[in-house]
Amino acid sequence: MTVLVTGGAGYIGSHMVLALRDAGRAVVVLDDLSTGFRDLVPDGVPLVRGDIGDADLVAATLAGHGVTAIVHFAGSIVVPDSVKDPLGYYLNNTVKSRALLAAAVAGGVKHFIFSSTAAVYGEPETSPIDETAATAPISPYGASKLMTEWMLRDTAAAHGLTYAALRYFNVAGADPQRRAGQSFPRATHLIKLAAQAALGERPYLEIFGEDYPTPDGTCIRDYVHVSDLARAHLLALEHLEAGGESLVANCGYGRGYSVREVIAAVKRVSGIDFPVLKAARRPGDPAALVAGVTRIGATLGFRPALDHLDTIVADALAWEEQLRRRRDGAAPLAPQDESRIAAAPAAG
Ligand SMILES: NC(=O)c1ccc[n+]([C@@H]2O[C@H](COP(=O)([O-])OP(=O)(O)OC[C@H]3O[C@@H](n4cnc5c(N)ncnc54)[C@H](O)[C@@H]3O)[C@@H](O)[C@H]2O)c1
Ligand SMILES: O=c1ccn([C@@H]2O[C@H](COP(=O)(O)OP(=O)(O)O[C@H]3O[C@H](CO)[C@@H](O)[C@H](O)[C@H]3O)[C@@H](O)[C@H]2O)c(=O)[nH]1
Repeated sequence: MTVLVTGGAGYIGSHMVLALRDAGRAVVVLDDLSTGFRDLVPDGVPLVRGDIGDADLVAATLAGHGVTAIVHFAGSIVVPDSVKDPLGYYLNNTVKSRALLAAAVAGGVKHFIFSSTAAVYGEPETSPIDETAATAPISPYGASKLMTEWMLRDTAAAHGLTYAALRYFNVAGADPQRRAGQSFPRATHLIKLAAQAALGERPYLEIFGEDYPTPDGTCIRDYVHVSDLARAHLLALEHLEAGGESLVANCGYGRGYSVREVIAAVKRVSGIDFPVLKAARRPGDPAALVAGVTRIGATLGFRPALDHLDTIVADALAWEEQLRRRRDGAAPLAPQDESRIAAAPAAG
């Protein structure tokens, strides 16, 4: 009953490893450490360093650890990079997922959970978007993920494994116990960058476009706390293990915030003002992406526990501070004082 977490040394995967460990599950991580970090894998969890496309290594890992389920996070994630290097993205996200899936079938794995993305919807015509909306990705990244969803659907039908393809909206925040967080120095995500600006690690933050058809002209996104997201995966795993049907489900909160609202939250929670500059639109950014969340609630019984923008921002800020302390050799931050989360004013 061991769970293989691919990409378990990365941002979201490391939170899944913590959620599985906290639930008492046996875990093994497969990660090539291309954007992941060995120290995000907790002590006692085996880390196999290697490529998900390496069939022999995957077969040996599945057999050696008695793997019955795979949670597959490993992949390349930067949308503009996928436009510059589509073949690299199709290789890492699609071709290597195919290899992993083939190894899973050969190794008798029963359940497969896959990190999909809101990018499969492209420029949605409705908001919130539910899972029945047309999939029409506008980037190679989104297409590479949608093709993997299709491979999963067809492989599950042919070989009897069950799967969940979870379409994440904007993942942010960090483990409230300060054990993991977004650690990649060249990360491009708004809340991470704003937290760095608040802590003086970048001189300013840019707003990419203020002329969108939204109330304040900036893009709206549905920010989901990474620890809630990990819990949704655990529920998906339990659902499949209990004999539940395969599913495709959005992961978000069903509520969006604009770039300006996010910046205001980071300034409010940190108590620090920082320079904000106007910049041109970033190519490929839809005006609004908000998840329809009926399905994940109804199918998995998922109920968010950390769905306040200020909570997400507070945890992201604390993780940046934690990274700085590690760099400086200072004592780590204490785990989150939960009363502080409860006391944080709701954003908006
Ligand atoms: N971060 C988001 O907002 C977001 C949104 C939607 C979907 N996703 C998806 O979630 C997954 C995890 O994203 P993340 O934000 O944690 O990114 P991340 O870069 O922190 O994690 C990816 C991990 O996979 C590993 N990896 C990459 N290619 C590999 C390979 N070929 N073999 C073995 N290991 C490999 C990396 O070393 C890294 O540890 C990705 O599949 C991504 O597409 C992320
Ligand atoms: O310095 C910055 C960084 C971002 N933004 C804006 O902030 C919003 C959010 O951007 P970002 O945090 O980079 O996330 P997205 O581009 O929305 O993409 C994330 O969310 C998608 C699903 O919604 C996933 O598919 C992607 O993998 C994931 O990176 C967008 O409008 C950006 O233009 C800025 O204005 N300034």
